[in-house]
Amino acid sequence: MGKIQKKTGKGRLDKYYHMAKEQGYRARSAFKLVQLNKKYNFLERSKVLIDLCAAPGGWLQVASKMMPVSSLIVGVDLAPIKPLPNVITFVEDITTEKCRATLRATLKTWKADVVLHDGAPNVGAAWVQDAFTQSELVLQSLKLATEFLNKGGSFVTKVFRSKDYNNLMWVFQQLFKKVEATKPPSSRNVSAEIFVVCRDFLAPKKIDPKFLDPKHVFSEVDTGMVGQPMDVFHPEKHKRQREGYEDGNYTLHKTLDAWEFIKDAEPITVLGSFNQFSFTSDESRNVFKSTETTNEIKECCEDLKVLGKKDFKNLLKWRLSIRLEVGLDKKPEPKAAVQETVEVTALDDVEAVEEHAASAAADESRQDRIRRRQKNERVQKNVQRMQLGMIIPTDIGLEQDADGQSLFSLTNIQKAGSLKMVRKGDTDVDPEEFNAEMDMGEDIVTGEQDTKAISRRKGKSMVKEDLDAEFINDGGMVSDQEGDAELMEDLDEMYEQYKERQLERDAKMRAKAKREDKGEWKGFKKNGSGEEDSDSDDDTPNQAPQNDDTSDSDSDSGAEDEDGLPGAYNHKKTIKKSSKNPLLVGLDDAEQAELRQKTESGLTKGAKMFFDQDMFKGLVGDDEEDEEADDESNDDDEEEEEDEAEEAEDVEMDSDEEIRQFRRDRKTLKRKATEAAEGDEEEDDIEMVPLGKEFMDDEMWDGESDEEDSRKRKQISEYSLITAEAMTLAQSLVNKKATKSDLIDQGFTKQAFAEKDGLPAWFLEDEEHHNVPNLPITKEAVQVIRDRMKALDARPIKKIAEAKARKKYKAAQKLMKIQKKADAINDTEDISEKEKSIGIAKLLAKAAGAKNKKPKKEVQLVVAKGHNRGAKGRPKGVKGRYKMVDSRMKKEMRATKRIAKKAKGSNRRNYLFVIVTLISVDDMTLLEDPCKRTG
Ligand SMILES: C[S@@+](CC[C@H](N)C(=O)[O-])C[C@H]1O[C@@H](n2cnc3c(N)ncnc32)[C@H](O)[C@@H]1O
Repeated sequence: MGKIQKKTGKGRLDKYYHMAKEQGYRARSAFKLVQLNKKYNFLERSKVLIDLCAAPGGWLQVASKMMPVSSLIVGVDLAPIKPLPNVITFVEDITTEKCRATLRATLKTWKADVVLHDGAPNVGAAWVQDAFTQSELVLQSLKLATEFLNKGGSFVTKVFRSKDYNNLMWVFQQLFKKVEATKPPSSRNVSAEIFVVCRDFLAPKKIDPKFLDPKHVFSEVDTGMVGQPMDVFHPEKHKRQREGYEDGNYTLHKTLDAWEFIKDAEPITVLGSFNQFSFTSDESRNVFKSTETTNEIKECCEDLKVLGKKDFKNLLKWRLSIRLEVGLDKKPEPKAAVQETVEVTALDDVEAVEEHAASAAADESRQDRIRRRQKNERVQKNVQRMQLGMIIPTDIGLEQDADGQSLFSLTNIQKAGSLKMVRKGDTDVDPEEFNAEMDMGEDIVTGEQDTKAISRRKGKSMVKEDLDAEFINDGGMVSDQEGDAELMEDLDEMYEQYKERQLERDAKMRAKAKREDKGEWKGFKKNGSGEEDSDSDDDTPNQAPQNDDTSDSDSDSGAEDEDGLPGAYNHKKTIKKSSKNPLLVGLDDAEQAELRQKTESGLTKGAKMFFDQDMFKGLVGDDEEDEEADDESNDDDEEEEEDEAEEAEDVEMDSDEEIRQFRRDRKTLKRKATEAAEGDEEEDDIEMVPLGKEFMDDEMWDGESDEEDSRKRKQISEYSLITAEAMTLAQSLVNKKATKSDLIDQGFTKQAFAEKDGLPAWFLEDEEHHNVPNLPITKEAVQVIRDRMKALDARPIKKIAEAKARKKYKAAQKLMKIQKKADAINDTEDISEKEKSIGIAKLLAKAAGAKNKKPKKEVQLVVAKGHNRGAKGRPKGVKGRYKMVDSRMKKEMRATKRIAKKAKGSNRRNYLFVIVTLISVDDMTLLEDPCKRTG
């Protein structure tokens, strides 16, 4: 144990291991003593301490830290202990008389206040010492303690929960007033060790030797060859000796003559109890020569403790064949059919058979588990991919199922003769036929369903198919997992989320959703009642209308057809295809007629519905758009949007009332603007004459390109109007001082009709800058722009805001650091509460000190120029600390900084610089001294 062991096992490198490293303890076990002392306080009051089994010295370190200065601390161990300040150590076996003598010589007349014992017999290192079991070692240490302890002293020892435990406790109680068993938190739960703290040594004048005689103390204990035989059929399950060192288990390397094993009626017990089979007896030597005793068997016999299940089976087989060979067993009647079972039954060992059967069953169930886990992992993976938007539920079905068979096997379709159609991209497949072929009839939705419902159902069905594919057992469509339903629900939910995301992204989908929500378009009605066809799931197939012109189709998503137009408006294209397809139902005459009805705007009802979609809302420029802008519902929407925008803008507004007032004003303004526009239209009684070709000249009219126009619009929406001219224009419109036609008129300026052909580029450029119409501006408009700029100026600039945030962040980081340090101090086990509080107070003081640092006194820089040039003493009008500076100084400072920066650069450069300097110095010397040159 004295050796440094490699800590490899799981959890070995625990908190205490790291703490020990941090605090410089040689072993994590140091914390056990720290914690024991915390509970019983035996170290602080002690002057002499003996640590039995002290290597590597963790406990000694703790003792020397906790005990008063100049205490006598002695450590003994089989392994040498690296020297420690103020600690005497020696290498000795604590069970020997020599150890006793050395201790006596070291302590002289002194007696110990505390005797510690944390010993554990070495396994594998020194067989002689290992003859002592843990309990015996404890008794030995107690023996030493009784000899060296002061009256009233303490004895702290480690014991293991074993049969001897009670006996040991009884002995302790005879010798000490207080005996308590405890398990410090740092002692691993998996370890069976307990620490017994015996206080107030009674120091009897004479102790009955029986008290300290292992034979006597542990007399009730069966000291025979203990040790549970190993489970040979599950050698890997052999319980590790976490409890420490079970009595007798670690010391005995047991060898048995192979013949004994062959003879024994309980071969499995023998296999688990011995380390080696030897071939020393005459019988076993014969066995050794037998052909059955292969080299492999011989090797197995060398070390039984390292064998696996297979090896044990081989050994049992070998034993059987030898028994048959030598006539210990009779050959069993050959059972024709079952070869495998012969082996097991012939073992003649019920336990073996059971074990074998159990292991086979376990194997099978393990395989089963693995298969199930793999399937679950696949589902999990798909779910994750779906969450990441890498796939959509409908994609999942395209993946292969567990058995490597695609759910949508093209072979299946080909067999059914539909592959050709699919290849052609022809969707004109008879759904019923198709359903029958694919055996997925229930998942296909027929009729003109609510598109949302269609896609949801489709998604669901696909997900279900996919799940089934994952959990399927060779063709069965029923999942055997309990969590299927739950998983299915999750997937449904995810699909809904996916759809919502799609809606957010896709304007077309949004338009569709809006249509559905408004109830304006819910698919074509069969009976004109406005209700969707709820019979779509009916068994009776939907009848396709005879009239091609009146039939329509809806793609399965229902959102749009191949051209990207909603199915309703592109029906002509698909009429022919859909006419054959009973899945797709067209319009009847009444519906067609209804759609063709003209609305007030002059568009047919169908067209209006189409242009009512959100995606057309952004389009501007025609009068219809203006009219639509008057539409009340739209107005409401816009108002809402505006309100939101205002809310964002209104951060500076103080009270609700102000906000409300502001909104009212805005609405009034808006209304006025609308009225003004309407008024314009009323006034615009001008008959619009189509323009001649010459007026259609782009160059003539394109004040601004579309791009430029949209850029300006964006700018205005983002930053509002930023020029006084624009503001004047806007104000005059709002205040009804100008009309739309005025503005148009104003556009006809001399610049607008200026001939540009043949003019040089420089001239045109110049003109563009200077020959521009002088637009009028008003005082009010300028004031508004000015105020806006002022407000903008008053806002903190980004850099300052960032710097402030950085400062805040740094302060928070610092605080966290201090908190961590304080926590670490708090967690430290081996310092008193007082020390902890002092430590934490120091930390806080340090932090506060940094915060309360006095700011440096400002030094005023006075430039030595003008009347200050060459002035002696304090320059006039300067108060407080000052420093005279001049341009020379500035230059020199810069030069110094530059040099320092250069010096910081690469060493190589410095090195070269030095060499160059040296060379030049040498040259100079040579120049100065011509004699040297000749030399
Ligand atoms: C768990 S370690 C002790 C660790 C020690 N308390 C520390 O904190 O560093 C157990 C020690 O018992 C020692 N040991 C076992 N049998 C012994 C014996 N008969 N005499 C002396 N030391 C023994 C081993 O050499 C080993 O170093």
